[in-house]
Amino acid sequence: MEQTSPLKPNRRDKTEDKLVDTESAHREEGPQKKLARLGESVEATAGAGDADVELTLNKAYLQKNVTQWLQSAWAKQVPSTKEETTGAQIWGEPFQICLLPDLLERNNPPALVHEMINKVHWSRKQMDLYEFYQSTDLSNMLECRLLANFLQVLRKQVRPWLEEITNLKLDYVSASCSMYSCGDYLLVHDDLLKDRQIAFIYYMSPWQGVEEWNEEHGGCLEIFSSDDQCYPQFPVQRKIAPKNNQFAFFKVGSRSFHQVGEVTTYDYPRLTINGWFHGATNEAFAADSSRAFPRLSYLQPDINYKPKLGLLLNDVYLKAATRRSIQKRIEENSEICLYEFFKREKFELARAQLLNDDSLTWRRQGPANAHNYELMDLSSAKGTVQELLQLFRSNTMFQLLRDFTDLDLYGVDAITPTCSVELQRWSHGNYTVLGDGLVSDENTLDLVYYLNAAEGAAVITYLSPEVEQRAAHENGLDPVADGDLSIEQDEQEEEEEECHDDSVLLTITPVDNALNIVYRCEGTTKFTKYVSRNTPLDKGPVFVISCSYRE
Ligand SMILES: O=C(O)CCC(=O)C(=O)O
Ligand SMILES: [Fe+2]
Repeated sequence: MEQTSPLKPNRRDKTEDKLVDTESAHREEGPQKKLARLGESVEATAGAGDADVELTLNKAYLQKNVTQWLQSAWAKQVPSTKEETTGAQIWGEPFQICLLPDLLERNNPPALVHEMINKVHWSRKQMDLYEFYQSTDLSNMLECRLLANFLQVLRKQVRPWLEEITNLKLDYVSASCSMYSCGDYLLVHDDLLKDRQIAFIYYMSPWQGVEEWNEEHGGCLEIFSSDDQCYPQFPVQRKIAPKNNQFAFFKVGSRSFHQVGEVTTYDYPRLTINGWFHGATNEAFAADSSRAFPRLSYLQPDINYKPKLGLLLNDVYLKAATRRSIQKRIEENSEICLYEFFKREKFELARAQLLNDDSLTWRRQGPANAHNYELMDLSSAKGTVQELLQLFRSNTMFQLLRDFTDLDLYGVDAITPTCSVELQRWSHGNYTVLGDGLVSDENTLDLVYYLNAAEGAAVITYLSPEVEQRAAHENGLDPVADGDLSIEQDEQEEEEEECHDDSVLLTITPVDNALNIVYRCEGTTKFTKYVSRNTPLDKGPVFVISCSYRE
């Protein structure tokens, strides 16, 4: 097939628009409206509206013996230890993290939250890795007196104090406010970026009776352990629930994998001030950039299995005229969706089997920073499910796809045609993120076939190559650095928005018994969006047969 242009954006839907239009959609209404009620409740708290509230560090932390205790405990790297006067805690596993309850003097959080609700301009952050609201860097918030004050506390008091405790040289701090509403999350990442040395999070939840969050609220900081190659592993090792006025910090490194679990309460937003203390360029940073995700394995076509297409496919797709028009359409658009691809009864049998047959075996697919969904062990397949999977691997399928696309997948010109076939099971909390494993290093023909489809679950987005550039400053979600650097960052952010704008090539919307065919050029990447608990899955999980073919 003569085709050099990458996919064209020809099917735009709601999800895609949301992804592209990260800022504008939320600017008008913003979360402020919803928050007004909560704003009033904190205003009523003593001192919240008070013009002369001054933020101060809890004096207990500045006592010499407490600082020394923390310093020696941090150096020892013991599994767990607690300082009795302040309640400060250090966990050693799976990586060192320190929790400091009551960081500021008593009445500070309500006043801060009041300012966050009433004055901060929030922009919606939406990508493969996250969905939440973020502010600009605190150094750009001159109109927010208390947040500016908080930044001064971080710069003047916390920074030198953390230098003493951690024995690291910390040159400057960057910080912004984050707000997660119901359904928001931040998936597994390590925070590794250039000169970040210490990551910190300051939690605010000044709501009466909900100062500390529980399981039902979601939104925990979740910590992962990692294997010998520094890939984060399921299950989550430790959960740290948001707690009012608590400060958490950890050293950024090649094993500092963490995430923010999805917020599941509609009642309160998850509010934090978070960021990094920066110093020397992190040694692990260079190593990290060469750490690739595992790749799919490709197999040769199965020449022994000879399925009868007439028994499986909708008759319309067997006709020569249909094949010709499919080929024309793929040449023009690089993609097509073939509705009612299999005979309805075959589809129904396969779906029922996938939902009810307990003898099919599934395993979770990691590493956690790349993907989280279940894969069927193909050797456990039987009946109609097996029939469909064998079809996708068969030489007959390669021939059909040659007819659909004119690619050299079959016949004398097909030198080394190969394919990979997966059967995936998608439930709440599942995702894939952008990364090496899903960037094609050659032109590829992708097939995506849904069973038990549900709106908004297992939605696949294809992006053009330039989006990969985001990795440098995005993994970081770097809102900005300190002082002068903030101007440069603003420019960067604008570029990013522009880049997102034309980087979405295609969004595949799940439809039962529809076969999506996508021809993607080298460098094109894709991800399957996180399935939030707000997505109804009443009929059970969504199944996806995902295949890739190469000439
Ligand atoms: O809010 C948290 O608990 C963690 C936030 C985080 O990991 C980040 O923003 O990089
Ligand atoms: Fe982080």
